[in-house]
Amino acid sequence: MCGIVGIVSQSAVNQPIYNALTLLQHRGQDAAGIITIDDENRFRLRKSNGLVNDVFRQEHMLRLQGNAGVGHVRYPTAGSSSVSEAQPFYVNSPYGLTLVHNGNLTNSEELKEKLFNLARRHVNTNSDSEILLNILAYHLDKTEHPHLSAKDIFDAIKATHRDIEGGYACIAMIIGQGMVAFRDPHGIRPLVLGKRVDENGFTEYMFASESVALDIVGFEMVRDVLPGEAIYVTFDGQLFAQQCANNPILSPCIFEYVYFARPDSYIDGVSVYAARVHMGERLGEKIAREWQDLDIDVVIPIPETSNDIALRIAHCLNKPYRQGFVKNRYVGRTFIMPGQTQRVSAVRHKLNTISSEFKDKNVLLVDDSIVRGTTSKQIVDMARAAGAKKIYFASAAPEIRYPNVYGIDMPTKNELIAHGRTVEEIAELIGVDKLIFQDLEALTSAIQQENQAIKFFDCSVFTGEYVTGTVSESYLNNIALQRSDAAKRKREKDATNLEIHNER
Ligand SMILES: O=P(O)(O)OC[C@H]1O[C@H](OP(=O)(O)OP(=O)(O)O)[C@H](O)[C@@H]1O
Ligand SMILES: NC(=O)CC[C@H](N)C(=O)O
Ligand SMILES: [Mg+2]
Repeated sequence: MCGIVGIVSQSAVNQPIYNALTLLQHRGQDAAGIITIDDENRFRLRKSNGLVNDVFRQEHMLRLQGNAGVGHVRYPTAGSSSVSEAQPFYVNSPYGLTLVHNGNLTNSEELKEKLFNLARRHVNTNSDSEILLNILAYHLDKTEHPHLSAKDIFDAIKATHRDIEGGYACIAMIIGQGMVAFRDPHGIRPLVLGKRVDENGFTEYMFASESVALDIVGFEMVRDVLPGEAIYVTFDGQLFAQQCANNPILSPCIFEYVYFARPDSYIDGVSVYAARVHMGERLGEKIAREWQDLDIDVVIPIPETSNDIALRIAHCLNKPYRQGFVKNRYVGRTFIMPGQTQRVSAVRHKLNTISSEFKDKNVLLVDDSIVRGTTSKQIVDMARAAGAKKIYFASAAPEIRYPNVYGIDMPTKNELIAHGRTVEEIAELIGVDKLIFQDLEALTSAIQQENQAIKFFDCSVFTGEYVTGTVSESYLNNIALQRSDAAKRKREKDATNLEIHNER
């Protein structure tokens, strides 16, 4: 998952974009980038591997001049972690165009060919986002007048929707024209619009993956960008919005609510925090129903995403809630780290037990999800070492058995601990006495409780059904080969920085 942000203002945007990216850091820890347009209509770009804090030093911030800009934090789902594939990307023609993308395209190979055959456009990296940018450029190039109208922009986005498949929330910036944000026809990835009025009465606009970024930078939430919709803001502050897809159907990624988003964000009218509390309520009810005879002494969350869920479960079961694990605040999220070796060692560095909370107790450990089982296996060992008698485990998401192709790096079913296994087999593998998963219907209704208007979700990781309807078995086999942990290890070794000039 990546985080994206864009601001059109009358004053410098470097610091607000930087601040917003730090708020979106939980969506991508591999690389970060900002591009602005200075007062001579030149792009100013800084991107590199690392956390926001590490990528932008004072000299970079000083160079990122201008009143409009976009930013990105990356969690790769295509290509490698190489800095050459960090975002934003830009192309010189037409106009000077730059783009940031959250999501993943599922027809990149065909698009790459199309770009060459129809437009002699060369894509230099293995990033699907660079392809997306070139498709948009190709369609914008068809307009004949030097100044783009809102209609020209929307026509180009319509044509882009027709070409590309997959999940995408994007913000593009066109030199001399404006900024346009758009979301795929299913609204798989989130994107919100915010505004604020400056001291001269000028309305400034901001787009971001999550509303939390607006809050902190001082913009007020206006609304979500709708699935299939494009919102165009000119650099003199006029806003235009239009539906650009033929059959938009809101079907957001359910995993945003389970794990990805921050609890203080609102996505498609849903408070992520409230949705997680409802998940806890439903799972608590299931535990009370199905595990009547269990002797649970204490409920313990596996920090940090499951904290709100576990608290609610404890309340439902009328059992004490205890923070039995202490999180090292200097270690990031482990699930979105690029390799398994790194993920395994990070869990141990990240969490440590308070042994008095485990000693001689029957503990119910709660997590939002079990994906590869990296976290749960180690946590269970730690709980046993701290003296727990019996260990029960509850997951607020159902069994994750299928790959994700829309922006979460879960490309191979064989790396998923629940793939092809029963609950009992998973329990044995992670070493718990008993294991329980949320039912899918309970999970969807927990989210819908906050917004009944959402009728569908992308639940492909649980069901193997992909909302775009375009994901073939051969595509899945192909990404399994290209993006398995073993393949990635090899590629990362060979990953070359194609932008030597940008090394420092
Ligand atoms: O089964 P796994 O492959 O280990 O994946 C699932 C775990 O990874 C995530 O935690 P993460 O450490 O990324 O972030 P958090 O601190 O927000 O919970 C998630 O919350 C689970 O704890
Ligand atoms: N997680 C994402 O949104 C990834 C965006 C894009 N596919 C990349 O790999 O850079
Ligand atoms: Mg976690």
